[in-house]
Amino acid sequence: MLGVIFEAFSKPLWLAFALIIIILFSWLRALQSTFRVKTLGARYAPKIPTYLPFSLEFIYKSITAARKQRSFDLWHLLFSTYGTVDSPYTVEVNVGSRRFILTADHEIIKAVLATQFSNFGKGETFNRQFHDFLGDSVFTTDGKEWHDSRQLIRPLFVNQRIGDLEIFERHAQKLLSLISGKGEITELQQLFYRYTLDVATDFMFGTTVGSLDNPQVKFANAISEVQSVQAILARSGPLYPFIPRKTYLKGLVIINSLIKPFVSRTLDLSPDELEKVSNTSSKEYTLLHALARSTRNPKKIRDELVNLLFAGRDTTAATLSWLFYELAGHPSVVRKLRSEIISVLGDDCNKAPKPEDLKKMKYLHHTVDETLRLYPPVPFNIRSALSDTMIATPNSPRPLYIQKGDSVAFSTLVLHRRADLHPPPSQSFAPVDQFSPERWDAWTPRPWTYIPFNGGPRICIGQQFALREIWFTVCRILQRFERLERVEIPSPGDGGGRDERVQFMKTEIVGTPGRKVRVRFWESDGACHE
Ligand code: HEM
Repeated sequence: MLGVIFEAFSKPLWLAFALIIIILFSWLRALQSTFRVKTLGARYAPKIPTYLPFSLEFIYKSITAARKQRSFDLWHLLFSTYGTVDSPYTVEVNVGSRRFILTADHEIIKAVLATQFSNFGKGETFNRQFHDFLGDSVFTTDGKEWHDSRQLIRPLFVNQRIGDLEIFERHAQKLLSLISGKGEITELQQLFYRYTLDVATDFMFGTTVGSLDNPQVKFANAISEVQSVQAILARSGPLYPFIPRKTYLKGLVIINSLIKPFVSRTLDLSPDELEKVSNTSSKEYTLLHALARSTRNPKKIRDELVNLLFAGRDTTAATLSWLFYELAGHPSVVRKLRSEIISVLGDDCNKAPKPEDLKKMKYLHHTVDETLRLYPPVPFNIRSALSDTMIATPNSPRPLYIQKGDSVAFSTLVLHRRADLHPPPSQSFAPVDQFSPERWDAWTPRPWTYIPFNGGPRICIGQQFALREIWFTVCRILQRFERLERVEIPSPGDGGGRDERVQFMKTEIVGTPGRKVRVRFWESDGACHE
């Protein structure tokens, strides 16, 4: 009987039928939601109007902005056009049956990440969209699976391990040898990506891929390509199946080939070897040991390794790149940093800083904080509502209603640059879009208005490791070089129509400088030479 019905309809008729069902489903869901909002005395966020089915014009705008690296501008435009007094930094749009809430409101972000944590998660869609790249691991899972992954990697980040700065010194010396100190141009961004890859593999796997010696160009290009397509996939809504992904899949093959030897090494660890390194604070204990103890599944091992490598490499390299981009344009900041470093360590640049030395360098901390404020390495993020929930905000008497399945996209980049959350510009407080470590001298951001590492139970587990790596690296570089100068060469065609000399943030998954970071360095008079 069913067979007869199936045959009676042609393919286009089935498609039309499916479309009607989807539209009906969206309509019923919206009706149910409106009813709930009314009975609960809650509210929606201001709506971004759309007219085409599935809000195709919004998807198009969003993908185009992502491709041209103008997502920040688009978000600003959406808030300034559709935001209201009640809800200046939260708006929403329906894409098919899915509702997206876009926010840069710290109260809403706080609820999503911390105070109402259990009501939100990465969700099934996020897991599905990122699955080929990041699999099932700490970044992409929720609930018990996420909790187990986090517990598994936690021992890597105990104080004893991240307090050991020897790893940084080993690779920083190599990095320094690749920077010419006689005023020639060094392209820093690719050096930092190689440096942080070597540090990350050494720290996590107990052995380095040595990319400073031998540039892993194929791997670097592969990860950039995968990220680039991944960012489009994440914004594609119902167009997801139609996004071309040939280069993405090719990139994944290259990433997997870099990871494969580490997966084999994990599986080869014998019970004896594991027994010998059972103390998690031992120097020899690595992520490979932690994984070998918990699973024999090569896919699970691959997923956790790729995640940590990705988390540990790109965010830190992007921060170092932005920091030196700014230092190279701010000689007074370089002078102040150097005088702080010399006051703590003396002028012997063979002397590597210890954790207690780094702790004393307040201006260095402020410089890094300012870089992470202006250029948060995770500029956009998303969570999915796991149950119906309401979030109260001070601007409105009625709470915002969020239905199970709705997505909340939030932007740390927009949040960090909101003028209304900062003191007004003055002698001691530069406008929010300017780089000024001095603003931190007498200012502490209000809770949840500065969150480069997020917050709540899923706060970045590598935060302390990353900060030490960045402080250490800046310190080592400025011990040797006293003068830096930014070099901006026109780079046609890569800036979404921007002035070819202007640097910009490429906001894919990690927010990194969109153009090369070219800097001339001059060694200090008493600089050490190998
Ligand atoms: C400046 C450097 C870094 C920044 C700004 C940063 C920022 C972040 C942010 C915003 C998240 C939350 C992502 C989300 O929930 O969607 C995160 C998560 C994470 N980060 Fe970092 N990160 C940095 C460096 C590192 C390093 C060096 C490592 C490891 C070596 C690391 C490991 C992780 C892990 C494992 C998570 C997932 C935590 C979880 O979901 O429970 N991060 N990071």
